[in-house]
Amino acid sequence: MSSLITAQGNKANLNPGMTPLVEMEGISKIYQTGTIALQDVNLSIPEGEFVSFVGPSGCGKSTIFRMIAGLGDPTAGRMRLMGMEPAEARKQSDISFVFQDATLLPWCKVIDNVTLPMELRKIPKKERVEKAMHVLEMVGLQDYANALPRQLSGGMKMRVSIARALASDPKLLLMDEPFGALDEMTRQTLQDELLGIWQKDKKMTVLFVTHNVFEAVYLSTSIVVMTARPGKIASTIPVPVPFPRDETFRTAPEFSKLVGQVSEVLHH
Ligand SMILES: Nc1ncnc2c1ncn2[C@@H]1O[C@H](COP(=O)(O)OP(=O)(O)OP(=O)(O)O)[C@@H](O)[C@H]1O
Repeated sequence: MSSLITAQGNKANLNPGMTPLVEMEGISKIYQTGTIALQDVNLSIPEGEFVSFVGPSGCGKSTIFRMIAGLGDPTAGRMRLMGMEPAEARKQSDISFVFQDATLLPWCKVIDNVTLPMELRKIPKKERVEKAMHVLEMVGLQDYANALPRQLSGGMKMRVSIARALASDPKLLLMDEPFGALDEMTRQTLQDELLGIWQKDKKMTVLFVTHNVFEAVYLSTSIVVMTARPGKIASTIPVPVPFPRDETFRTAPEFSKLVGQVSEVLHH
C-alpha cells in the first residue's frame, strides 16, 4: 500500500501534477546485525510540505532520514528524490540535516559554525559571511555572531544549528527531534520561528521526527505514523488547518481531535 501525502502546505505545492520531492517504493532496511529496521515503506511527499514522522522508539524514523541524506542505502526498494536517483539529487540540490544535539564546534564562534559548511563547499568568504549573517538574522541571533557556543542557551544553540542548515538554501530540510532536549516554552517559540521560516520559503520541504504528538500536529501539513519495529507506515494523517498557526490553534477543539486521532493510531 502506498502512503500518498497530498499537497496541503498551501504555498508552493500548488502544481498537482508535480513530481514528488521524496518517493519511496517498497523500502526495506536490514542492518548487518540482522535487525529489520524498515519493511516495505511506501511514501510519496510533494514539494513544499511539512511532514512529521511519529512512532515508537526504534521504528526506523532516523533510518529513513539517514537514507534520504545518503548515509546508508536501503536493502530493498526504490527511492527517488526530486525525481532523480538520490545521489544525483544530492549533487544538484541541497539537503540539510538538523539533529537533536546542536552539534556546534565549541571552539568556533557562532558565525564560524554557520559558515563552515559553506567553506567546505569553497564558497567565497564575503558571500558566506553575508549569507551567515542573513540566516542568523532569520533566527534572531545576529547580535551573537561572535559569541562562542558555551555562551549560549540550549535554545540559542539550536537556533545556530538551524541557521547553519538554512545557509545552503536547502530544498529539503531533515530535522531529527531537533527540539527534544528543550524546555516547553523554548520549544514552542522555536516551533513558531521554524514555521515562519518554512512559510517564507516558497519551496522548502521539511521532514521532522518527533516523539511529541502535540508538536507534530501543531507544525505539520501531514503526519506519518509508524508501527513498532520492523517499521512500517501505519497511517498518514493530513492536518488540514491553514497557516499561519498560532496559540489559538493549540487550544482549539480541532487540535485536540487531531492529537487524539494520531495517538489512537500510534497506540493501536
Ligand atoms: N547502524 C546500525 N546498526 C544496527 N542496527 C541499527 C543501526 N542503526 C539503527 N539500528 C537499529 O534499527 C532500528 C531502527 O533504528 P532508528 O534509529 O532508525 O529508530 P528511531 O525510530 O529513529 O528510534 P528513536 O525514536 O529511538 O530515535 C533500531 O532497532 C536500531 O537499534
